[in-house]
Amino acid sequence: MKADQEAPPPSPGLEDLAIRCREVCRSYGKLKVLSNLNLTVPQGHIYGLLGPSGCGKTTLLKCILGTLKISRGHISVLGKPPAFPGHQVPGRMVGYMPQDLALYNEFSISDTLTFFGRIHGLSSTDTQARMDFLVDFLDLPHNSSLVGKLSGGQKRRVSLGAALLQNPQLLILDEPTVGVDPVLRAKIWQHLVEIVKTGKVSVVITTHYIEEARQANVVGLMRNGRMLAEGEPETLMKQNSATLEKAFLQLCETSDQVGSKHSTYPQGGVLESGQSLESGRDESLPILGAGSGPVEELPKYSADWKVRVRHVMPKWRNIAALIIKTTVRMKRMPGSLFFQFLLPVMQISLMCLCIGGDPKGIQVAVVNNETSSSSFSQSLLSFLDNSSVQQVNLSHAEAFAGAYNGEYWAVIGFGNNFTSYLTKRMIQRQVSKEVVDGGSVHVWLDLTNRQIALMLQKKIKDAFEVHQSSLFFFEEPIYGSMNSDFTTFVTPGAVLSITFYLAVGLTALSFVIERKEGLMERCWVSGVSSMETVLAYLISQLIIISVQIILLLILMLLVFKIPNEGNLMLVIALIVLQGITGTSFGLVISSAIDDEQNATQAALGIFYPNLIVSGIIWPVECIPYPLRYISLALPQTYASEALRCIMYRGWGLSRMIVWRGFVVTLGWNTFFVILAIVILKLRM
Ligand SMILES: Nc1ncnc2c1ncn2[C@@H]1O[C@H](COP(=O)(O)OP(=O)(O)OP(=O)(O)O)[C@@H](O)[C@H]1O
Repeated sequence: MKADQEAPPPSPGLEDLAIRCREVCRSYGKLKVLSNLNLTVPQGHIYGLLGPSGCGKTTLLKCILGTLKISRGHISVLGKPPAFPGHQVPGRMVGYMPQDLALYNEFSISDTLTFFGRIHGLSSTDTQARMDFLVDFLDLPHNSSLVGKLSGGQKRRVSLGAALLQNPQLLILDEPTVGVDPVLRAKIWQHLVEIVKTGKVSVVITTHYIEEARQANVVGLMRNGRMLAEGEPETLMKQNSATLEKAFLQLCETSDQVGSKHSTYPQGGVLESGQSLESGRDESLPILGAGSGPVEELPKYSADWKVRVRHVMPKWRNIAALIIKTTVRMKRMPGSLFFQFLLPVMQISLMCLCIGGDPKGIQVAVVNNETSSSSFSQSLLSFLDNSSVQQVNLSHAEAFAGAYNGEYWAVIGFGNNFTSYLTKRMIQRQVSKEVVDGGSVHVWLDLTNRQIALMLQKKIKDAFEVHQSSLFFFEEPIYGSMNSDFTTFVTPGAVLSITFYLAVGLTALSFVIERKEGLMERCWVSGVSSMETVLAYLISQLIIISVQIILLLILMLLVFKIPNEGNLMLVIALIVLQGITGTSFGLVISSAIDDEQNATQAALGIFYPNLIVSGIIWPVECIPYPLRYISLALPQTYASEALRCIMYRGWGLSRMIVWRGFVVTLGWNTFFVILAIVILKLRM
């Protein structure tokens, strides 16, 4: 007997329905997963959603919960569309057990339930009472046991406990009985049957154990994104077979026959929407069951502006719950925390030790043809800095052979009349070319290493100037010190980039993992918004970054004696802001990218170009023009300059260079935070 020949049962009013889906469509790219799907869950019923793997059950549940947007159709859950302002779906009214475990492994059972209790606004007494009941009912180990150390079945039971915690009006359970022993499975079903008896709780449950769904009040059989049949299990079995499984198989066959007729339908005779293949049957209607009923007028939903504003505003309760969660997790992972605190300290130590210092023990060959020990050449050579330059006296041939073999970085040569010619050059105004040549120090450099060559040039000139009073007298510097080296230049920028990129990497990685493991989705379903997630993350990172910076500054200022002439609070504020900007950027990457490998690649891919172009290792003034404009727009260029001016010139916020560094950092931070929230919202 065909369903469309039967008079449809009277359609229940919207207030009597827990869920109503009409003509729901949803695709992933080109893959159409839900196609004109109708589903009706009356209040106080258990709805068993059955169907083969990949038919779209989880997708449908996510659409019902509002974590996935539908492309067409209409869904109402407990009287309003999901995610409607002021409606607690997602939120406290719905308990969701996802297919993946979606539990924090570092949490104990008690931490897990307390966390969800906080988000749902339960008092600690209520949470404790529910916890005691659930631990006993679900036969869980002691509530101090760590989730990560539980067996697969125990973890699923904890996950179910988290869904049941706040006594929600609607329970959505995606395969809760997988890996659960038959005794406990029966107990879970018995509990579900009991809680729906009150008429105030409704349950949607998916299961692969088709026969257990006989205990449901209504069963929906899905296939290929469509509802094949919907009705009481007995009705479905009576009309088809003795078991629900056989009934399902038979319905699949019927559907295949209809489908094959559809595929052989003449090309010219395309079916109008809602027209049957042979007998006028509407494809969106189930083969059996109530279906959508007569065309209903959709109610108009509107919310007061105050409710809308309240809906958008972040709730401190949720932010606090998320921060406590991060703190508990960090406490349980001391190794990772230690690494996070120590890594910047190690990086800056290595940088101060290895970058910017003068080369030491550089061997140079000296060919001195003057023999007298009182010659100018001897006294000049005695002024050469011995710690940097090691002199080896050789003959002309040996010196050049050694230099060509790479043993010496330079050859320094003095002619045999060097002293007398040099004296002539100093006394007489005009001298011959021979005198100039003989009275000069001849230096042949290996210029393959520019830093070493530049150092040698400087040391030789310095020795001459010490010996022969210089024409120039360099007064006390206006800013900085005579001893400042490359380390002094590079440190402020390096500190900013280390803080920034550490925050980017760690944020991107942990955020992506939380998303991938379904933890974030579970929090969303519990009523946590994207903005709350981002804000909580930024606040938690602020604590880590502050500790990192205190350690960094102690090391930099006290151990490596990097000078600081400016206000230490300004220095700290700018570095903290850069760390927070890095966190926000990490959030952007992880909101847009789904797996940790791609997120790490993105973070690494941006690291080097940014480091090079931001004027951190080499002055911006050396960057060619079109690139310099890009450099100035980057988050660390003005900030590094500002930090150098605070630390080395002692400037404050009254100087444009300093406040510009803060403004640019804040601007980037705001942009990244907004972008992360928008991407997270769009990708839900
Ligand atoms: N994020 C995604 N991107 C692209 N395709 C997806 C995504 N999630 C699911 N799909 C595809 O959508 C289809 C339906 O998946 P869904 O998880 O809803 O099925 P299901 O009925 O719940 O399966 P199972 O019983 O095995 O959990 C599958 O073909 C799946 O490959």
